Amino acid sequence: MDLSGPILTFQNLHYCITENQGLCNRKGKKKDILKDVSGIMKPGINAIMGPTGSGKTSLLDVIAGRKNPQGLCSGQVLVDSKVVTSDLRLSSAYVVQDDILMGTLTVRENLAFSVNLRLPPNQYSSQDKELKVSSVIQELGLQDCADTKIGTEFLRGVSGGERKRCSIGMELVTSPSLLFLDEPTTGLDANTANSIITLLQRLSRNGKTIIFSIHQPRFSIFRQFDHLTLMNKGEIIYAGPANQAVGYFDGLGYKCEVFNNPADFFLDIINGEITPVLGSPDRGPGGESSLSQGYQKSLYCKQLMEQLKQMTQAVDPTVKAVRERSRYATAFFYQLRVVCSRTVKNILRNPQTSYAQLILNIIFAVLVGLIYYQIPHTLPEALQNSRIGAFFFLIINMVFGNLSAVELFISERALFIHENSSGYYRTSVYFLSKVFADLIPNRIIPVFLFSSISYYMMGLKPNIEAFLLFALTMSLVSLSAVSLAFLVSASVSSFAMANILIALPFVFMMVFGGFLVNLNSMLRWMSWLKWASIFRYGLEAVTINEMRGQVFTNNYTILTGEMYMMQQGIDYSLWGFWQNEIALLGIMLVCMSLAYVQLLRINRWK
Ligand SMILES: Nc1ncnc2c1ncn2[C@@H]1O[C@H](COP(=O)(O)OP(=O)(O)OP(=O)(O)O)[C@@H](O)[C@H]1O
Repeated sequence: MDLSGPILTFQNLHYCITENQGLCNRKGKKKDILKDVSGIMKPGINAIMGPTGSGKTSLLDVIAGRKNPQGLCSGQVLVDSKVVTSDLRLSSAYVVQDDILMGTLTVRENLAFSVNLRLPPNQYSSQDKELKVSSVIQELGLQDCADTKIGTEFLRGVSGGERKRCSIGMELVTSPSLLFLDEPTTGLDANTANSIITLLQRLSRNGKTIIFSIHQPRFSIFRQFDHLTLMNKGEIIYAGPANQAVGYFDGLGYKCEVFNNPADFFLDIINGEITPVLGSPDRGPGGESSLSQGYQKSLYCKQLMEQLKQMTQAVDPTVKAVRERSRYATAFFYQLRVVCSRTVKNILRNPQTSYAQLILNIIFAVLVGLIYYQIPHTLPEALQNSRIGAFFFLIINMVFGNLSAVELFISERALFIHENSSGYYRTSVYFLSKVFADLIPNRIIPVFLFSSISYYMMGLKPNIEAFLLFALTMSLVSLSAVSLAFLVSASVSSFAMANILIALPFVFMMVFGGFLVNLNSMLRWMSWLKWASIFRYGLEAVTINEMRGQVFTNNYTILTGEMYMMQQGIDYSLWGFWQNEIALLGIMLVCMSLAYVQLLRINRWK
C-alpha cells in the first residue's frame, strides 16, 4: 500500500555514551548503544520493537533529534532526502512516554495551550485555533472528557487512555506529517492500548509517517503495524514489512506455533527461548549476534542498503532539512501572556499552593500579634526581648515560610524540559511567568496582609510611612529568600537535595543575622558571613524604621531609639536604612539571575 507522507531514512547510525565513574565524574569506558543501524521509515505505522535495553528508545530519540548529538559517532538521518539536524526536535511531533500535561487544566485547555503557542498568530486567527482544537478533540474521540481536568496527585482526572490521547492531540494540533511516540501503550490496559494504535493507524492513512517504540504488543496491535524494526543489543535483527517477519524467521529455522503471538515469538527468539530447528542456520556461539549477522546477509538488508544508496546519492549535504520554521512560532510577549495565564490558572486551581500560603500568613500574623500584643514603651520590655525579638521572629517566618518555593522548578521540571525542547516557549518566558505569577500572588500579597495584621496588633510606630517601609522590608526579605529557593530549585532535580541545600544557607544566615550571635565579638575570619545574611539586613532595616524618633522610659531613665542603635553599632541614618534594602534587592537580583542561568543550563537531551 502506497501512502503519501515524509520518508525518514537513517544510515550507519552509531551512538555511544561515555559512562561517568565515581564521585569525581571521571570519564569511564565507552558504551555502544546503537551499532551501525540503518533503515527507512515510510508513511504508515512503523514500530520499533525489542526487549528491555535493546536500544529502541535510543533509536527513536536519535532519529527524532532528541538524543544528545555529542554521542552520535557516525551516521546521518534524512527526511525526504534532506539532512536532518537536531533542530528536528523543535519542528517534529514527539509524544513522550509519561504523558506530560498540566494536570489542573482540562483536555481542551491543554490542547488550546499547544495551539496558541505552536501555530503562528499571523496565519491562524483565534477562531481557526478554536476550530483546530475542536477538530482534534473530535478526531481523537475526546468529546466526553474535553472539559474534564487531566488530574494531579490530589485531583482525580481523565483515564489513562484519555490522557494518552490528549498527549497525542498536543502534537496533532500542529498537523505534523511525522510523528514520534515513545512506548505509547505502556501502562495502558489491553483494550485502551489497542484503541491508541488503531487511532495511530487511522492517522497514518491520512499521509503521516508514524514511528514508535513498543515493548511487547498483543496480536491485535501487532497486526496493525506496516513496518517492523526489531532490535537487540543496539543492533537491528529484522527491518521490513511487519507481516513478513514471521516468514523471515521461519527461513532462519525458527518456527512460530499456530496460536503464538508473533510479538512474543520474536522476543522468545531474542531471549534464546526458541531455538532453530535442525538443519537451519545455527545461532552460533555468539547466540544473539548471529541474528544480526543473519539479518545483514538477508535480502531485506540488501534491498534496504540498495534503496538507501539510491536515496542518498541525491542528497546535497549542505542543505539542512528542517529549517521550515523559525525556532518559535510565536513572539516573546505573546508567549509570556499565554504562559502567565496558564501559570495563574494553575495556581488558583491548586489550593495548597495559593490559598494555603495566604491562610498560613494570616494565622501566623495573628499569633505573633497576640504574643507581642501592644508592646509597651517602658524599659526594659520595650527593646531587646520584645521589639527586637518580635522582629527576629517575623523575619524567621518570612524566610522559612518560603521553603516551599524550592519545589517550584522541581515539580515542573519534566513539563518545562518537554515544552521548551518542543518549541512551545523560550526559557526566559517560562522563568518570567514563574516570577510574575508566583511572586505577586504567593509572596507579595500575603506578606502585605501579614504585615498589616502583625504591625497594628503589636502596636508599632503609628505612622503610615513607617508601616509602608516595614511592609517593604518584609517583602524584600521574603523575595530574597524566595530567590535563593528559586536558585536551588533550578539547580537540582530532587526535593531531598533541594531541602538540604536551602536549609543550610538559611540556618547560617540566621546565626549571622546579629540577634543570636554578637557579630562584633565573633571570630574575625567568619565575620564576612554577615554580609550575606538576609536576616541581618532585614533586622537592621526594621529596627531603624521602628526606633528612629522613639523615646523609651522607665522611672529614672530616658533612652531614645537613636541611643539604642548607636549602642548596637547600627547606622541609623537615611542611607543606613536604605543600604539594607538595596542589599536585599541585590541578593534577590543575583539569585534570580543565577536561577535563570541554571534553567538555561538544564540538560534537555535524552
Ligand atoms: N543517556 C544514557 N546514559 C546511560 N545509558 C544509556 C543512556 N541512554 C541509553 N542508555 C543505555 O542504552 C541501552 C538502551 O537503552 P534504551 O532506553 O534505548 O532501551 P529500550 O530498548 O528502549 O529499553 P526499555 O524498553 O527498557 O525502555 C540501555 O542499556 C540503557 O541503559
